[in-house]
Amino acid sequence: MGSATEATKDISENLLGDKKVTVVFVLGGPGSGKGTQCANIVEHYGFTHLSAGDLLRAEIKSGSENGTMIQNMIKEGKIVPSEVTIKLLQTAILENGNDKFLIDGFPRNEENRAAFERVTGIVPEFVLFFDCSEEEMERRLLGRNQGRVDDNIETIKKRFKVFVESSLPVVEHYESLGKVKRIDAAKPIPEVFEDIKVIFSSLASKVMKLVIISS
Ligand SMILES: Nc1ncnc2c1ncn2[C@@H]1O[C@H](COP(=O)(O)OP(=O)(O)OP(=O)(O)O)[C@@H](O)[C@H]1O
Ligand SMILES: Nc1ccn([C@H]2C[C@H](O)[C@@H](COP(=O)(O)O)O2)c(=O)n1
Ligand SMILES: [Mg+2]
Repeated sequence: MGSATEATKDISENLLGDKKVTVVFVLGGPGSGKGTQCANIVEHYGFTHLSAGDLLRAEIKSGSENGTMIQNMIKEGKIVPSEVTIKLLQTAILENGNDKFLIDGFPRNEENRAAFERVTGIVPEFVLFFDCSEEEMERRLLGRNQGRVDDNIETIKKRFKVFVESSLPVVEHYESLGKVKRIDAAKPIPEVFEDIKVIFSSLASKVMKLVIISS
């Protein structure tokens, strides 16, 4: 891989073409339930779920030249350089026929946020933020049992630290823009989804009104 500047230039040359998309960023600590609830939102509201973590894990499996670097960073709970993750997100958006995306686990830090905005021009509709205590998230991660290399107590502690130091400031940034919809993610799964439904049903009726007005 070349320098960050070269890689960013490469992305910006492709951008998203003419594709117009609606994006919701889904943020929250490790184990707060983002992936679980994204599956529910996909089923009920027709969004496509793009998990940055899943895309990075697929990149490792594909045998890509960045695979070893990504694997090492995930094991250490560190955040992979933005140009790598943005390229994966950009390709996933362009290859998909849908125009509504839940981007889960991204932006994870200020570098992710600024680079994504710069190279794609996408401003999120809103940020769905999963609020949950570390104690509860730790319990969930240790019980997840999906064979993830980062679901061990040592890496979990590092991921919590990165979340507080690097990811929460991104949430605060969007909060200052009035774009954060905060969910109490400590509740049981069906109750969390009931709260999410209120938000997405209101988005769906807002879109319907716009369609009626413009037609
Ligand atoms: N509200 C909930 N109550 C109890 N368990 C939950 C809840 N939501 C999710 N879980 C469970 O917690 C674990 C972590 O959930 P999930 O994978 O959705 O979290 P995540 O936010 O995507 O985590 P990561 O950032 O590590 O990918 C899973 O085993 C899931 O079944
Ligand atoms: N924007 C991102 C998203 C994820 N990663 C890496 C680092 C995370 O600990 C790991 C797992 O992500 P998750 O599945 O928990 O969302 O993937 C990253 O570097 N940058
Ligand atoms: Mg997840």
